[in-house]
Amino acid sequence: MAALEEKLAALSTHPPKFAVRGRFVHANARRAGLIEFVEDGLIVVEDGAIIAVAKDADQIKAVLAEHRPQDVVELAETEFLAPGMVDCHVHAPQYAYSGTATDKPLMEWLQHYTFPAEKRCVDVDYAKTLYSALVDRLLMQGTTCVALYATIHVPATNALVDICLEKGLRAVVGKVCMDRHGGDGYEETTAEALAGTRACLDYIRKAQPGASGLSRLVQPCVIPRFIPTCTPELLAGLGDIARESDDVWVQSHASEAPDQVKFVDTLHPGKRCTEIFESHGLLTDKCVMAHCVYLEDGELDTFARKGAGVACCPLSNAIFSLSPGWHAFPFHKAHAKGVRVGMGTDIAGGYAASILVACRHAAVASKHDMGEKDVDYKDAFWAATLGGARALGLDTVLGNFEVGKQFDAVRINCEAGNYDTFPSAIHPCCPSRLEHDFEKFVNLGDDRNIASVYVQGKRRR
Ligand SMILES: Nc1nc2[nH]cnc2c(=O)[nH]1
Ligand SMILES: [Zn+2]
Repeated sequence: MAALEEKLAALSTHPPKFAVRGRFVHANARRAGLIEFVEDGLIVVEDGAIIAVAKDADQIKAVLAEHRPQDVVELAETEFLAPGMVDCHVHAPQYAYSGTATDKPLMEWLQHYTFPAEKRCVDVDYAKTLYSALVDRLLMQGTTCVALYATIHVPATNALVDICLEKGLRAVVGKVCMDRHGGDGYEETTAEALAGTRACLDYIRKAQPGASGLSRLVQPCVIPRFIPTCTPELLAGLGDIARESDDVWVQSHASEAPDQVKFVDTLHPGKRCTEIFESHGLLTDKCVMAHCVYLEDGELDTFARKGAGVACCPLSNAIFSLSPGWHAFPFHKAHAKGVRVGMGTDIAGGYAASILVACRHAAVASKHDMGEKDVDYKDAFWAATLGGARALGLDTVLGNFEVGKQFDAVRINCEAGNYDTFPSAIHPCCPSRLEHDFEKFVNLGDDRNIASVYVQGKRRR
């Protein structure tokens, strides 16, 4: 721990009040998909929060005179700043096999690969090694906030919390609950699931003394894995826990794949995921449901009415859902109905740890779905930042560069990546060099382009 603190102290060379000057790009809150491009901007940060934003030379002069930051970081002409990215759906234990196991439909995949892999986290040392690598990888990719599933094991879930806190990754974390259809002995009793959930919630609260509510870096969460692995008693018990306190998030999966939708119908004839979650008090404004590809229109309306979020995971959907009747997540329809939509990698159903890859897959999937209007790189990046913050109910804290929000940001170097830039070759679609650089980064960028990563105003990479 001491060594880690020294390492982070060495990274965080800024005084408590500093500013970053240069180009920046972020989501505009006025409407989904609207991106603001600032050619010469200044963001002043004090104790981790944004206290002033200037968007042209005159404003910069005035803001510098008023706020007098102790340090001003000047970005190079080939760099820009963007908000940290939000990954709304990751299974931490599945990182071990991400990039493999892409050959089975969902329900078989869970039994064959997932449950045996998750079972290994009974060994907390194994889990620590794995989770530590995952958290490093996510930060390296520019992900600054993530909704994480652990496993059914309390000690390994608590270890994941510790690792997020130590490394400074903002997260919503919970113990996975499943009291039936686990397979390979990977399940628990209803009583164990409920007691274990309460133990993890308490652990998360106590691990952050002095922080409460939205000021916590790690938020506590209840996780009924999905309808097929949860008895009605477990769903009701988790709904009671979510209702007891307003600091509890909910994560689960809904209407993901044809085989899963069919299985839900055999367990709850005539009922759909949304109705089942809602009737057990689990569809709240602090809830994010992964996938939701096969939701009917009325279910999307219910999501909007309840303020529930969706984690759109297009890579995983392509792997599990491709079958007759396939369609992409109805991205624009969901937005038009007022549903909060963020992006998710769904490691390891989706094999890439980068939310930029999820953005690209959302765009491609929409082009393959004749019934869906195209999702472009701006729509996807909006969802990967402010959209994700909204889906997680954290948009008063993060998602774009507004005064009062936390400084969660990535510094992008346009010339360090796996592609070339040509200063004289502005693409005909892009009115400015900054838009050109931004589009290239979203479509071609990777961790090589991410020069530094800030969470709560501190450098984490
Ligand atoms: N993609 C995916 N879907 C699920 N549904 C229930 N569990 C899972 C999981 O681990 N991954
Ligand atoms: Zn999942």
